[in-house]
Amino acid sequence: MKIEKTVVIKCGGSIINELTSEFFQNVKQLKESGYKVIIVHGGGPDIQQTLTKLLIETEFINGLRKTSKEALEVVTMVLAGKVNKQLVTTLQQYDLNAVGLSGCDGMLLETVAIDLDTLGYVGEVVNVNVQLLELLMTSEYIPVISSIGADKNGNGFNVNADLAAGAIAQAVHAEKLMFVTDVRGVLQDGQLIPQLTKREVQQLIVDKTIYGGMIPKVTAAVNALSDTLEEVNIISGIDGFLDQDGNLLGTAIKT
Ligand SMILES: Nc1ncnc2c1ncn2[C@@H]1O[C@H](COP(=O)(O)OP(=O)(O)O)[C@@H](O)[C@H]1O
Ligand SMILES: CC(=O)N[C@@H](CCC(=O)OP(=O)(O)O)C(=O)O
Repeated sequence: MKIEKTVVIKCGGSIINELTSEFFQNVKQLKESGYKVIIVHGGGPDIQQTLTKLLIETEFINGLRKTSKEALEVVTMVLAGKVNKQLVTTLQQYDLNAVGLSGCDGMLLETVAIDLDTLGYVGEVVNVNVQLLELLMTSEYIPVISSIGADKNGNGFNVNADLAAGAIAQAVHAEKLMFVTDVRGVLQDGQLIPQLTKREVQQLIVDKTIYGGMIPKVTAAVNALSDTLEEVNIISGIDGFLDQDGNLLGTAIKT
């Protein structure tokens, strides 16, 4: 039976160089059970390493990297080059057909500046070229998307990968959206919280249980919830993300 539903998997930079074979086997399992798969990736630590080598300083404002023209060149080089190609070749090693794309290709992620004065070339996605993704997925390819975008005036933008994944999941009416990261899910005092509502997420941000890089993840999760996307999952890239019955591990965020 062909399910033909779409799952968006966001791989965080925190874990992208350490994804285990369990992770790739689980992706294969989803594909074989009839899901169309889209992978979106970040690469924060890799970007930071290259910026540091090149002596380019950046700062984070509300979890977003303020991005000068010079920094944008590095972000583009690292995300659309190194990280994207590494992930594509690894997927192919596991017999998963993958095509690497950046948000600039085919105007996949049309983006506008959030606030040029405060954040520089940091963008938010205003349109997703769903047709291009469908074209690849109907031919059984997994699109692997790096989180940079473009506007129609020839400007490129740095897009937070969690927010890019959320926008893509909304645009394709995904049935599943998973944030793969370096922790088992949302933790409180070291314990995994298996389920969270929108309201509980807000409370955990206020009391600072959720902080830093987890904030854009849960924000993108809450914003992406819809009639077709009833839960969003935050999971680890280390142990695989499906249990023996094919259920998702980690934290499930629901309305
Ligand atoms: N309540 C929380 N539970 C788990 N991790 C949290 C929480 N609050 C903040 N974090 C931090 O969020 C990090 C994941 O975000 P980030 O480093 O941006 O990952 P990625 O590169 O995968 O997007 C964790 O490693 C942890 O340090
Ligand atoms: C605007 C902004 O902050 N962009 C991010 C893009 C990469 C990213 O989001 O990577 P992770 O998934 O590893 O966090 C950055 O420059 O680090």
